[in-house]
Amino acid sequence: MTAPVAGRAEPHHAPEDSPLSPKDYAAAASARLDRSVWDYIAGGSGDEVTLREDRAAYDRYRLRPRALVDVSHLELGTTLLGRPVSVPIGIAPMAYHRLVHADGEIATARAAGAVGALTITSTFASKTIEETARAAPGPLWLQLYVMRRREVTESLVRRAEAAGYRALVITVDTPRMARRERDLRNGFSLPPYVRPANLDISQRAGLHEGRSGNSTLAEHAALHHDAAFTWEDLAWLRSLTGLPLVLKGVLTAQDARRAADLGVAGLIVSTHGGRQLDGVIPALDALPEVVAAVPPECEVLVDGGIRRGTDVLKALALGARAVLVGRPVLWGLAVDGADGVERVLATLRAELEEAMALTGRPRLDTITRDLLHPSADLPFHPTSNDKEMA
Ligand SMILES: Cc1cc2nc3c(=O)[nH]c(=O)nc-3n(C[C@H](O)[C@H](O)[C@H](O)COP(=O)(O)O)c2cc1C
Ligand SMILES: CC(C)CC(=O)C(=O)O
Repeated sequence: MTAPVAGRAEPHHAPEDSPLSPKDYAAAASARLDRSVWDYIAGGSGDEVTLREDRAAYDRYRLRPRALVDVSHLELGTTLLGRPVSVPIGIAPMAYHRLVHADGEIATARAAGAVGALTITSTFASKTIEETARAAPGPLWLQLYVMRRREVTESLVRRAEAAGYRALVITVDTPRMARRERDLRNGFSLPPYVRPANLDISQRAGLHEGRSGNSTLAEHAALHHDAAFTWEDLAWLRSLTGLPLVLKGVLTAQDARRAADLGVAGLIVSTHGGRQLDGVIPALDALPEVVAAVPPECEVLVDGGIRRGTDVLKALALGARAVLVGRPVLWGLAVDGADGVERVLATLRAELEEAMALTGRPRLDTITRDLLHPSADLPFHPTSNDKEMA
């Protein structure tokens, strides 16, 4: 275990000795973190309906294993936008990793590199684009919130290009930050040792002064995010860079088709982990219609609620090229720095291998939709839904 970061609360009780699953890491992290930091990470918006349903969507599918298949060799490697990765599991962009560990994004990226997984770094990273790139052998993409001051976004793009990032991920579900009542109740704001390392001083304005009774992060987003950014403005981003663009937060066939028509290279089907519009369709349920709407060269990823190797398998069976994992990464980081993140990712990989072996699917291209049986309480059959929406 690593030493706690400054300002972190003493554990309420001893963490479990050797966490095994992401769930164990959640318990150990919750024992170590300040309540307000835990709530910022764990929480969702509104009544947290989408937060719960993103997870529950996975439990509505049962698996149909095939027997007597040679599963003595399993292949988990694939490519993402033309770059090899060892696993179809990557790290979702999340703000401020230093909230839970002093090494922040450097530890996270290093752990992903050790597993051969993709890392997506947030605009609101608490370590710089450059230092994170130096730590990470694996592929890196940069997530962008488009800022009102376009020159700030442009400078992030230039820095990402120079540091060797391979794609830009534009988050499209956050023209403003949704109300998160846990943060409001806790009066959550960033502790002084956590800063958006990639923004200049003027872009940090508002981060530490709550005025309207909203969380300071939401106030900051209201001040700086460009809520007027539209499809037309994507052309501007396109013209800035040769890096492929990926849109994160697409949940409908209509938006997916429009993005593909504009030459977007990839989509991340996501509810932002239930942190933006509460009550939206769970990401897993939106996945089939998005996959059906775009040509095969547009790569579709999904995130939200993935906690087990069997969840990864289900997402791949519904057409995802890879999945992203959010909160479990921060739980691992909180408990044991880079080692904790590496173990969380390695556990998900081991569970995926086990699931592939036990369902008779030795390669990623053998993970197909016939692997899934919707359980009785599934509200609709996704196969018929995506035909309707496509
Ligand atoms: C603490 C936290 C911070 C996040 N920050 C960002 C962010 O800066 N940019 C972004 O696009 N998504 C952000 N997200 C959303 C994640 O990228 C991802 O969509 C979500 O966490 C996936 O769900 P999961 O946590 O259930 O795996 C954040 C999520 C969490 C939990
Ligand atoms: C600073 C925030 C905009 C980061 C975020 O996307 C989130 O907390 O979900």
